Amino acid sequence: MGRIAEVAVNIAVRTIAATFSYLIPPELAFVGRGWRVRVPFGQREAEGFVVAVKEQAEAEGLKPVLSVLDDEPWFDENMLQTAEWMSNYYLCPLAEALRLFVPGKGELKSHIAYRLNESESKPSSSLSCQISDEMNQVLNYLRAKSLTAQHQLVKKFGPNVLTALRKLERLNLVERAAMSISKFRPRYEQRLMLAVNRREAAETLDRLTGKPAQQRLLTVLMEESELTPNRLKQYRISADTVKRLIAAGLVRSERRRVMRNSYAQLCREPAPQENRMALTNEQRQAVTQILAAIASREHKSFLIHGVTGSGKTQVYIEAAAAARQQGRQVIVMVPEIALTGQTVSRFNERFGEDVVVVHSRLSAGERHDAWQRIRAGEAGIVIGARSAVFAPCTQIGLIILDEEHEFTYKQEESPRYHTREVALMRARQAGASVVLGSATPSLESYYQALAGRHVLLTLSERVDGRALPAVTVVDMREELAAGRRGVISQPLRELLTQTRQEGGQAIILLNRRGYATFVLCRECGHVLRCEHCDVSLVYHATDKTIRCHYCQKTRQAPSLCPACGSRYIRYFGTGTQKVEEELAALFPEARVVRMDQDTTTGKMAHERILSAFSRGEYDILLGTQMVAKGIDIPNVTAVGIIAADTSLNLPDFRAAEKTFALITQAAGRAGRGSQPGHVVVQTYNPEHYAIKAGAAHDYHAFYNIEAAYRRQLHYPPFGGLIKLTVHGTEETLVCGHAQNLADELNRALSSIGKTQVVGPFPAPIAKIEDIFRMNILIKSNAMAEVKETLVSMGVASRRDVILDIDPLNLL
Ligand SMILES: Nc1ncnc2c1ncn2[C@@H]1O[C@H](COP(=O)(O)OP(=O)(O)OP(=O)(O)O)[C@@H](O)[C@H]1O
Ligand SMILES: [Zn+2]
Ligand SMILES: [Zn+2]
Repeated sequence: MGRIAEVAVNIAVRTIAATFSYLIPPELAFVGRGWRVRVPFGQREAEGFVVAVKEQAEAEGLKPVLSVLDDEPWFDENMLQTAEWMSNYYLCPLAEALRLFVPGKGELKSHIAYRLNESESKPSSSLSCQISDEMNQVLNYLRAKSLTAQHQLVKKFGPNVLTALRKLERLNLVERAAMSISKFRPRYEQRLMLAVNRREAAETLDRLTGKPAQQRLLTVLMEESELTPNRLKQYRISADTVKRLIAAGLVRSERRRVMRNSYAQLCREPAPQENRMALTNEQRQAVTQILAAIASREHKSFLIHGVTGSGKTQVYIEAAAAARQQGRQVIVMVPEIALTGQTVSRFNERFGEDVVVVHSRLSAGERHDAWQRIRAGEAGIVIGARSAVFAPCTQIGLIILDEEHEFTYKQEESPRYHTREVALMRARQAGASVVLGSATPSLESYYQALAGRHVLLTLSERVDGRALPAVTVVDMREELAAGRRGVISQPLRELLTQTRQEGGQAIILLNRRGYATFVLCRECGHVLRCEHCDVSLVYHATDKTIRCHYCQKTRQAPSLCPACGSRYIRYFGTGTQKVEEELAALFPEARVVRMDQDTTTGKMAHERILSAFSRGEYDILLGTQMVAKGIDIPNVTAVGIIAADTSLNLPDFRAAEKTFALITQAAGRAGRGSQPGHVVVQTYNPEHYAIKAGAAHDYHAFYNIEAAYRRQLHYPPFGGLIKLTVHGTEETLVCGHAQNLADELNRALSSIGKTQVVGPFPAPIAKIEDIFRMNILIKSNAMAEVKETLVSMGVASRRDVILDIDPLNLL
């Protein structure tokens, strides 16, 4: 009889449900479901997550669990069940899903290490003649050091040591062992405090006359109870003084674990009650319903459809406050931390230190501390992008998804989950509420709301009765017919002139997707393309380089055409640079700031640009998609959208939805203050329903047309979708495999519900970094059965097939 732990080992595996059995030794008898453990794995040691414990008669030959990584289980039932659901739903390995709930990629870094083989006695004389000098040195070193990592031996003896080690291993003189090191190093700080009680300290003070520094230290400690060493200077106390008092038994020093909180400086005291704004009627109605759900402690989900500037954030804040009052934790999801500084600071203003922000730029240590604070319940409100949905909260009461339509909520590498679905599942299991919010809800969420699966809450008006901006649609074909070839149309030019006269600010959005940024030879028509990826190269005027935006390879722009040698090679700068030049020519005195991939590479670059713009240091903010999002600047009265329709041409059934959301969101940045807003939309497709509905702020018109198309073609939300990408380095092999797979799928799935296999066809970007890609789509109304079949066919664990369940992009 033995107690056996079923462990999901935190290493890269493709097999979905794979767990491994380990014996639980008596000293770890307390280990159960949810513990993080260290286990032997092959030649190494690895981190593992215990998902089950059972009694088993047959325990012969099982390796033991080595140790535990925490002093209590890391995962609670809610986290475990959410991960199990993800593994089933997205067909990803369980360990891969569980890993999302732990800070960093994992706690342990495993090394190969060596030690003396103690069971062998002294080398016999026959052996010793086989031992070289170098081998002897290694043996002596290991005798002194015991277990030593291989890389340390290499550092000490040079790379030849590997041969010596191999020989020693063959002679049974050393043995190979795994050595694992916890990657995380906690930070400690020293604290000084009294070692005696205050009365005794006070009595001692008199005896220390003539030793003013010692008196000072005692006095400070009597007043403040604790002192960090870096404050000693302030009181002119030397390290010697401290030593003396410690030796005298009057002061002691303690090492204390310090938590890193990089946003601490941003956190302010919560705003006083009287400064809070009165809610509008619609806001109050929304809040009332959400509060009732939170109070009931039963899972319920809400979709707030609130026009731009209707004050959704205030609703989130009131809901969060209610959950906190119950002592429950709140997760607030934002599409991108860098672009949502304003949301973060509003939560900080209200909740102060209770807020912890998680984002990808946290250092490993900061992230670790953040997650420890959350786990320990020291932080009640977690704000972050995708990964925040996995915050190890043990008391979840509410999950909020702001801008729920954003595509960034879908993880584009394995596991390819959608944050919204994970949030809904996690909340359901925790009896928590979910609030989704957007001015342009995703088709999926709105459909679910109409079907009664989310409660629909509508904020139909902007706060303070402000009007939505007036939108002018400009047909660029007419501009051309009128002989105007510039990027900036006549109406946009007039709007900018007027805005400048009135002292307002403007935002100009260039919809860059598909925009001409390539390099073309005017002599032979040759276009420079990346040799490794099937895309054209992009010219960057700032440093005169050409760059592949997929593999990031960069080189100097050639001055001669590589195809025909002509000098007439023409560079189209990245779209925004071109617009910038035109703005400079039209409005030489305007202060323009550009925000795009080129200008936002540095840390905090977004925040810097946005806050400078909101302080009025610039007149015009020009940029790509990122200027359309969530910005709330009262002085912005004009918005120009250039090339509004380029995203309509993407080979993707969601192109119209993307375009509609982009126009509505960008237009929504105008007129949020006391002055009304004006918007110019430039397009070659003024009749397209996405453009017309976007210009009219008419979500329902858009939804109705779009939903009808999707229903007809069985696209989501009216049917399930799976994308399979077959990839490899040999084009012909990839094609062959893809065709075979499609044939197999057709045979296996034909009898399941209404299921259709489409393809294979080359992915719209058929090659990335020399890897060829072919796509197959499965449309079905019986997804659960389709997935079961994919698992039993072994497709889910194939290394050359990427499975994307509910894909958001078909590229
Ligand atoms: N009840 C209220 N009274 C006065 N002002 C309010 C009220 N609620 C919100 N506001 C203000 O209205 C502005 C817009 O609010 P918020 O940014 O939350 O809108 P939103 O609905 O998230 O818009 P978007 O979807 O465009 O980002 C903010 O400046 C906010 O401070
Ligand atoms: Zn040429
Ligand atoms: Zn490339």
